[in-house]
Amino acid sequence: MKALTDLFREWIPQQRWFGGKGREWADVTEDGFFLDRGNPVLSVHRVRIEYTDGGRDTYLVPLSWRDQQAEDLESAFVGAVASEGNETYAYDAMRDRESTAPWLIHLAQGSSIGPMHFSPADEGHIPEGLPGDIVSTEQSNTSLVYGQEAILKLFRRLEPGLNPDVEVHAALRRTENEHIAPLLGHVQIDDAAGGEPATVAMLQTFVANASDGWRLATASVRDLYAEGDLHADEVGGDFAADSRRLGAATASVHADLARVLPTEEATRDWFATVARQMSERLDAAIEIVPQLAEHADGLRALYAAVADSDERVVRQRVHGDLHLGQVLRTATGWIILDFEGEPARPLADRRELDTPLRDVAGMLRSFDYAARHLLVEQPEDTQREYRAQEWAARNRAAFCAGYSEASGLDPCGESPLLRAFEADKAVYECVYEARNRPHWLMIPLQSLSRIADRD
Ligand SMILES: Nc1ncnc2c1ncn2[C@@H]1O[C@H](COP(=O)(O)OP(=O)(O)O)[C@@H](O)[C@H]1O
Ligand SMILES: O=P(O)(O)O[C@H]1O[C@H](CO)[C@@H](O[C@H]2O[C@H](CO)[C@@H](O)[C@H](O)[C@H]2O)[C@H](O)[C@H]1O
Repeated sequence: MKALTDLFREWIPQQRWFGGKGREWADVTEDGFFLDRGNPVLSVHRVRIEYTDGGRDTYLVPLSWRDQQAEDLESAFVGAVASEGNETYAYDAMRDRESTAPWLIHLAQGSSIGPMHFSPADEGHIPEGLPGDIVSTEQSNTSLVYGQEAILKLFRRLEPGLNPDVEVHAALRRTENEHIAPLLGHVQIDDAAGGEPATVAMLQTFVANASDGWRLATASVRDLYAEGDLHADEVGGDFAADSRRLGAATASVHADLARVLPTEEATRDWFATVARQMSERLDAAIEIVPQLAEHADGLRALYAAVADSDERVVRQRVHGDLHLGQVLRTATGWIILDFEGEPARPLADRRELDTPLRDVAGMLRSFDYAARHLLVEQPEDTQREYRAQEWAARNRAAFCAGYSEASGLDPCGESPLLRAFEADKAVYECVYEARNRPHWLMIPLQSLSRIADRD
């Protein structure tokens, strides 16, 4: 019979949320505690992995336990373990509906169980008693939707400190901002990563009957491609009015973030540091995506212009990874989700003050992506390439116009900082695509030809 750590060695590397794929494990230890002793029993494990490359990670794994194998949970089966002379069967508790209620019950009660502390928000209804259904688009985290009322996001990899998603949502809760999904509570665990507490989960109001921006924007692009004779402003699926409202929603969230969280005028040193960081990120990215080398000179010149810039910029908390997949459109307007920042960056970096231009650049990149993703199948189609540029230009301009109307600031002028942020995001995307969707790598690479090699 296997020990629990042996099961984790086999099971964890196959999970979508495991970020250490391809790295060899030198050692693994775990400690667990019971979150619920009902039937099934629910336990939570901090799994500490040491890699042969010297790195280490701690992951959170909730398990549900049954005396007999459950046929309907086959895909959630983790393995069998000996317990007091019998076999017990461990399942991925996030996929075992009967084990999902305790999270909300403990949040509603504000419980502390072992090292885990549940904190309800001051306002809002926690629908305790309902079971949760796993969200199928699971990526680096695992989310459960409770009856279309609330969504619990479990942060799998534990990092010391308060997760920015919780921090930012808690701060925005103090405003009347209508473009976020209200925070209902969060969960922390002691001694998780490097001895410090870490955020384990966040509960938010579920935005029902909404469509995500990526799906809506790409439907609009498909309409344009299907109608050879009509231009972007003439087709039924024109997206520009939505882009404009999205710009206004982004400006409104930025304004409220600046109101309730610290701000600071950017110093000359900050410009120099940002330029250096972008150059370092480029150097590291070239190691992974050698095709980036041909744009290196153009990009370094752009980053040098940032280092010398005398723009006046106020730094504040921002979203950090804004793209069309992070926004939902309801019957009444846009909701912005997921203030975690770029998942690949350390948590401390993601909490630093930045400029709203970082988010504007992220969304401008996303319009480019939406316009160009169909070209991946037909890279030589020059007519479509032209239409893609037209769609991207129209929606980028509409987003910027909506942002300026709402804020009185034009975020999309001739700022080298904005262009550099777009380039930096495209460099990040090259690495992301090389690792996750290599056939999409051409999208950010082609954009870089335009951004880096322009004048
Ligand atoms: N408050 C919410 N209401 C409705 N859907 C949501 C909400 N929060 C997240 N989602 C959906 O859940 C999925 C994952 O959410 P996200 O926070 O982006 O997680 P990840 O960090 O894993 O990408 C997305 O498809 C998103 O549309
Ligand atoms: O949503 P996540 O926080 O997981 O963000 C990561 O994955 C995104 C892909 O889903 C990635 O975004 C890139 O692809 C999008 C289309 O799928 C596009 O709209 C974005 O502009 C592009 O950056 C994101 O960068 C990554 O952090």
